Amino acid sequence: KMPTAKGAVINVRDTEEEVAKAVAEYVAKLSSKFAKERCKFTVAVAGGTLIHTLRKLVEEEGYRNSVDWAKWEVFWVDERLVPLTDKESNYKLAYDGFLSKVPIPPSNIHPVNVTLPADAAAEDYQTLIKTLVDNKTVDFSNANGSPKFDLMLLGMGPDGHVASLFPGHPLLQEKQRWVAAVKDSPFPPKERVTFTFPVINSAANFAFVITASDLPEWVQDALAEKVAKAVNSSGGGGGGQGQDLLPVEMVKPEGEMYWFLDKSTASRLQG
Ligand SMILES: O=C1O[C@H](COP(=O)(O)O)[C@@H](O)[C@H](O)[C@H]1O
Repeated sequence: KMPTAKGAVINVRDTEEEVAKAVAEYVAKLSSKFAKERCKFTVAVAGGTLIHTLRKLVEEEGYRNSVDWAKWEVFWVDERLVPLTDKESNYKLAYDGFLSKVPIPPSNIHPVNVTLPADAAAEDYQTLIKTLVDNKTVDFSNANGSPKFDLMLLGMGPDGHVASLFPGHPLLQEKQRWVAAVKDSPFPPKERVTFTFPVINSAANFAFVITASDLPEWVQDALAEKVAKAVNSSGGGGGGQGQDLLPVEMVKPEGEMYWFLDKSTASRLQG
């Protein structure tokens, strides 16, 4: 484990399998801490490769039986505006790979209402989160009044995008809204709903999970280049200073930040 310039911790494992084990251990520890302290564990997840890497939590009996799943409240950092049954849906990915295999009460699982048009879906999700902040299910940041999720788990695209916040997009500068619609995603599907930086950067615990060993060389190189930029960046985060920063460089959570990387990514960082 190495600390970075931003005070984050880089956790490197030899293989994707080992990363998956390390992530499971990290999530289980936080689950137990927050279940004790808050009687809740609010987790916001992205889609993508991250979900496959979460599999050890449900595959290994030790975790499946010991984690207090009833305390979990699950949210999406971003969602694609497709039916929840569509293979492009981040909800479906998480449900099939993870949520359907553990006893989280269905009422604690909070998908985006994808039957609404994009702007209305974003507003609806923000209203839901506001209700859950008001009833203390979701904590809030004293610094800016944004919701403060106990844990956020994200991946990163090879262009440096995080959640559905893409390089150069005006939403990178959003300061007021917690949830916003994206109608021009450079990757399909075009329409999405995403948390904004005020929420992402209020997380109590934040982890990037990036495993690239099975991906083409150029993707591995692109991912490593963006990770290096982000871990070496000494600031400019805080949700939007600096017009030319990549989204991944703008992640600067209030709480602890971890990078879980496999060796194929980490070995490229030194070069
Ligand atoms: O489009 C998206 O991409 C990112 C990154 O995905 P990955 O497969 O490259 O890890 C993902 O975090 C986000 O949730 C998703 O909507």
